[in-house]
Amino acid sequence: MRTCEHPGWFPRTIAAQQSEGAAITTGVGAQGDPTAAWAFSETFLTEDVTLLRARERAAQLGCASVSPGTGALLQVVAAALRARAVVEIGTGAGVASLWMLRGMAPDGVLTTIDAESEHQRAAKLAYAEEGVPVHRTRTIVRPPLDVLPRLTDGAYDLVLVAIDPHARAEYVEAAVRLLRPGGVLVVVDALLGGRVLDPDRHDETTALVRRLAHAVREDERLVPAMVPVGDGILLAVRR
Ligand SMILES: C[S@@+](CC[C@H](N)C(=O)[O-])C[C@H]1O[C@@H](n2cnc3c(N)ncnc32)[C@H](O)[C@@H]1O
Repeated sequence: MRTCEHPGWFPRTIAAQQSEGAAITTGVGAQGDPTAAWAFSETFLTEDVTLLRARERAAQLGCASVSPGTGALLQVVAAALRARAVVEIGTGAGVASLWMLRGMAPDGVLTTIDAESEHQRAAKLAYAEEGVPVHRTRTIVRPPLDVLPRLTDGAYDLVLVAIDPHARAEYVEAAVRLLRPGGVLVVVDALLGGRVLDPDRHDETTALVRRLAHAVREDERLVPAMVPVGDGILLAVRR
């Protein structure tokens, strides 16, 4: 089974998250020493039962999900774009999907790709519990690099890269091709929960993630920013 290792965000139980609610001064499960600002951003919006159930299914599958703060940001980006066409690379159990669907235009379609059929089944359950009409999601159980070349260039408002770091550079290149001008690329886990900032970390994964951040920053087709929410989000607008 593929796992998806966001090192910093640990899914909590529904009860734990609800009882924490908007407790803004406590850590919220991240490794290291999260600041109060970071903690506040993670609890600014409280997840409802549908999201929390999806998050629990992800945990049962051993699959990471975006943090609540990351989800909230994805929802905002989708809403700001009035997104009608979104691609998610790495479906997991559908937590990020739900956040994006909530922000997207009511007739917007999410194309979400994951090689694990068990994860896709969990995500479909989440969409059903949310009451998402079936025509609003296109779930594809294939390796993303088989699927992405078949999607239409310049046709997407938002592309989320939420998959293991090793092939991310290729996914990002595909995303840039798929995005319309003004469309937004989001890469989650872009700071590896803080490892990217640690000058003593020289392992291959950390080096790859650093190189990708560099490449996005230098890419003249993109307007980039790094946002310290969740495990770090690399955001970029397609010029
Ligand atoms: C971090 S999870 C996605 C989480 C989801 N975006 C969310 O926040 O709710 C990463 C997903 O990518 C999938 N995955 C990892 N490596 C993959 C690969 N090489 N090909 C296809 N899917 C892969 C895993 O099966 C897993 O479901």
